Order: sequence, then C-alpha cells, then structure tokens
Amino acid sequence: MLDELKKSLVECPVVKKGEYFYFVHPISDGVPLVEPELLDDVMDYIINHYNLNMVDKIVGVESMGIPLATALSMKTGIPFVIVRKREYGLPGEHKVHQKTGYSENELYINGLNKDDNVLLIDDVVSTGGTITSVIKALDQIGVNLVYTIVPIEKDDGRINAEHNTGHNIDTLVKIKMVDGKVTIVDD
Ligand SMILES: O=P(O)(O)OC[C@H]1O[C@H](OP(=O)(O)OP(=O)(O)O)[C@H](O)[C@@H]1O
Ligand code: HPA
Repeated sequence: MLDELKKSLVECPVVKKGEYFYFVHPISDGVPLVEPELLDDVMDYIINHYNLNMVDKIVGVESMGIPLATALSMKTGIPFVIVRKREYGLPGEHKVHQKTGYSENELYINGLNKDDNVLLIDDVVSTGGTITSVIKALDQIGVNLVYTIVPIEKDDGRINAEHNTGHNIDTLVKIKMVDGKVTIVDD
C-alpha cells in the first residue's frame, strides 16, 4: 500500500539548506506535483489502520500538514484546525516556538479546548523539534491526544520527540539521508 510513497521518496531530489540535506517530495513540499493517488494511498492507510471513531478534531501543522489534514477531514467527516504561522490574537491562542534543522518560527494554536479528542498530523518528523513543541502545547491546553501521525520519518528525531513528550508518534515510512540521498530504512 505504501510502495508508491517509498518509491517516490527514493527518487525525489535533494537540495541543501546550509548543511541540511532537504528532500523535496510531493507530500512534504507539494512540489513538483501532488498526484491525488499518492495522497489517497496515505489516507487509506490511516483510515484502515486507526480507529477514528473517537477523534473530535484533526490538527494539522502549517504548511504541509494542511493538505494532509484536509484530505483526512474530507474522507472522514472529522473537522480540522491548522496550527498557523500567523498570529491572530484571539482569546486562548497558544504560541509555540518551532525549531527545525534549517529554520525557526513561531506557531499559533487556536480552536482547541481541554478534553478534545485530537488526531495530530504533520508531513515529516526530522529533528523532532516541531512535533515536540506542538505536542507540549497540546498537553498544556489539556486535549486528549489520541494519535500523532506523521507519514515520513527522517533520521532520528521521532525517538527524541517521543522521549521528550511521553507520547507515541506513528510514522508510515522511515528514511535516512545517506551520501546526500534518500534511502528507505526497513524495520
Ligand atoms: O522534525 P523537524 O526537524 O522539526 O522538521 C519537521 C518540520 O519541518 C517542516 O516544516 P517547515 O516549517 O519547514 O515547513 P513547511 O511545512 O511550511 O514546509 C515539516 O512540515 C515539519 O513541520
Ligand atoms: O528534508 C526535508 N524535506 C521536506 N520537509 C522536511 N521537513 C523537515 N525536513 C524536511
């Protein structure tokens, strides 16, 4: 089911951002072109492997959590909210500092309440910085984090993020950068 995702990852270009080897792929970048079948494969995998009956809200992280949250919402009928890079100043807005291997930003969380049953989705976990910060903020808000699903796991950040947050992070494909190229890590 995930064969296409794996194949497309191995074939995708890699660019350098400073010292960071950055793979460029439809799911993580919307570039060069997102084939709906690939998105559909990822969604079907999630729908077939998780019990989503108790999930009240899907939470996606800007930018590339947006197509994933949208597709999952449309398939399941569960509403979604986006953790944005824009501040709104609404009551109850939570500010989160995001640090990746190549950038830093502020993120803003709106639209969530204590005890909401939440599925968090983002495209990639790499250093684990982003998902760690977002999960810690969700814990502060007091939501019930039912699942955290990130289709692409790159290098070793997931384990650190799980250790630092105490939450499981489920990934669908694990990749490693070897000699500046994407390789698949089989379990
Ligand atoms: O595990 P980490 O090292 O934190 O990397 C993962 C994060 O990096 C990317 O976000 P980025 O802010 O680059 O942007 P985008 O989604 O706007 O492309 C990606 O979408 C993840 O959120
Ligand atoms: O190498 C990457 N490619 C795409 N998105 C990412 N988010 C973190 N690292 C990466």
